[in-house]
Amino acid sequence: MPERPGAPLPAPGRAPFGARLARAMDAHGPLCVGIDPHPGLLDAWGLPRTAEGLRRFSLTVLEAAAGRAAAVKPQVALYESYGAAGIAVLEELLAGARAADLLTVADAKRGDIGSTMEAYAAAWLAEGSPLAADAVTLSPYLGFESLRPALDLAARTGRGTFVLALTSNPEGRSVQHVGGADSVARAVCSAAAAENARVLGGAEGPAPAGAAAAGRTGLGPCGLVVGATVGDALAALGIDLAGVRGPLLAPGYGAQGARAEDLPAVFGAAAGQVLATSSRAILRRGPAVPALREAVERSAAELAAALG
Ligand SMILES: O=C(O)c1cc(=O)[nH]c(=O)n1[C@@H]1O[C@H](COP(=O)(O)O)[C@@H](O)[C@H]1O
Repeated sequence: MPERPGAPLPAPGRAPFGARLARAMDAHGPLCVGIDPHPGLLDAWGLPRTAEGLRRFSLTVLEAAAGRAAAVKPQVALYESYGAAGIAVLEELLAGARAADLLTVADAKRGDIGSTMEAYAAAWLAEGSPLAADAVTLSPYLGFESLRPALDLAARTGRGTFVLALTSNPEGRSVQHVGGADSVARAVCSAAAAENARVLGGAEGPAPAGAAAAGRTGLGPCGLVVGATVGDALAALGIDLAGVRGPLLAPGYGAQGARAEDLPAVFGAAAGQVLATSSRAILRRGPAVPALREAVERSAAELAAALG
């Protein structure tokens, strides 16, 4: 059978990211536990601000999240700040999550000109890279197509990407919402929709308005980051996230103020695609594993109740 032009080859031996994420969300609820070892949290846990403190923090969160959350999301900058020793801890964490059957999202927010992007893609998504995660966060502000090496490698290896679209921080509006009906955010969402259509097959571009919710079935590898704090921005900017047919990583739930019960109104027909991520609100419950587990379970349960 002839291949669709430009269609990536299926990954040998690994189911597509969309299917793996849907299975994990169905099993554990739509919660991603953010692993953000802020120096202040290390202090609060009675751990030294060293690579060994970072390691004990990371492995404790992993122990609490395993079997109770769909994914974990280490914040890469908080490992990089310890240099090579911090990166070694991140590698150990990623390997431990793989062994515990927890999906990993490397929160690296990478984005660069295409030739350099190839190296970022190889670091975070290539088979055999010590830093390979199941998905990586990407910044599209050098142009969505500059992300092509990562988009292609993710699709080819059964991995995923989460591209910043509407971020959870208040400053994001000053770039992302500019242009009204032709906003930057809407262009990013349309490009992700086209990418998933290309990989999955089917019509290019977003589904027509009023299309049935994509839910968790048949999601493509190109996800988006859409903050749980964006209020009515999706409607105001005319963005149809269900038509993107990709997973939606939603930070802002927890420490930034968004509540589980707010999410259905923010995401509407795309609620089934949402993977909410929470870091500090859970991590502040440590260092005792039972208390962390209880926080993870409570968050996962309230998100499952709100989002289905
Ligand atoms: O890409 C992200 O993960 C991200 C995007 C965004 O729009 N807002 C946002 O807060 N994040 C990350 O999500 C985490 C949120 O942490 P908490 O506010 O402690 O739950 C941090 O690691 C942020 O870097």
